[in-house]
Amino acid sequence: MISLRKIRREFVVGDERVIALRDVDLEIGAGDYVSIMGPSGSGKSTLLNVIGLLDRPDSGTYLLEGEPVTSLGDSRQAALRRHKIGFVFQFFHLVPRLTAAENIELPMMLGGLDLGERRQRVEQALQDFGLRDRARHRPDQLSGGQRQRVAIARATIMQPHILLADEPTGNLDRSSGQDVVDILEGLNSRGITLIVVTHDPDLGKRAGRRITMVDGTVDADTGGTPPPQPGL
Ligand SMILES: Nc1ncnc2c1ncn2[C@@H]1O[C@H](COP(=O)(O)OP(=O)(O)OP(=O)(O)O)[C@@H](O)[C@H]1O
Repeated sequence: MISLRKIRREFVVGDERVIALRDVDLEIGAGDYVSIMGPSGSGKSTLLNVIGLLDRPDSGTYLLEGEPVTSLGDSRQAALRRHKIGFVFQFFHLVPRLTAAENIELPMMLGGLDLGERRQRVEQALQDFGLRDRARHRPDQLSGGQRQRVAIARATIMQPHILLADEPTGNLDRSSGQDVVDILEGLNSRGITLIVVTHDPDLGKRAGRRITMVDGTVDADTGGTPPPQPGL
């Protein structure tokens, strides 16, 4: 479902050039649970951003559910992202002036869903994520764990096939972090493809497939289904 071929991403700051991704090849299957670990600066977030269509590679090919996406225009990429991909961040990225319910509703407004459908899905999500008594709270009136649950509800309200999480527990205490991991793994067990970038080895090793990035390349890749060998 996710197929990356020779994905390269460079950043130039002043006269310094950083190669964040060095011709990365990667296949991730539907429903997989993948963790991405590795030292700071090894390219983990850049890889997640490319997969999530938040960033464009400088070269290489990305097929998302068979469709080549790198050459698509911004508005087509945004539409694909809205429908197929959910993104959860370390610092939640909620809209501060909107309530929990309004944050969850936002992608459906952008996606043009009608009011009845939006209300029904928001109610269900508040129920599913244990937020019914926090619907009218703004993010600054919520705990970190509650904020991340709102963020996960928002990321999944359009029923995407893929959920990308960049350090989802990085800003949470142990118990709230565990709640968030349970929610993410519950979503994966119901079919969503889950890709988690983390510095936490305990979280990283929970994934069926564990990828380690070093210096812009995939250094280790264990636990996944091996790709088919040509000629076999
Ligand atoms: N927008 C940017 N402009 C310039 N350089 C960038 C940019 N984004 C990332 N980089 C550089 O690309 C490299 C990879 O960054 P990336 O954020 O992907 O690493 P990471 O493995 O996620 O690191 P961390 O674990 O610290 O979050 C780093 O050297 C970083 O400084």
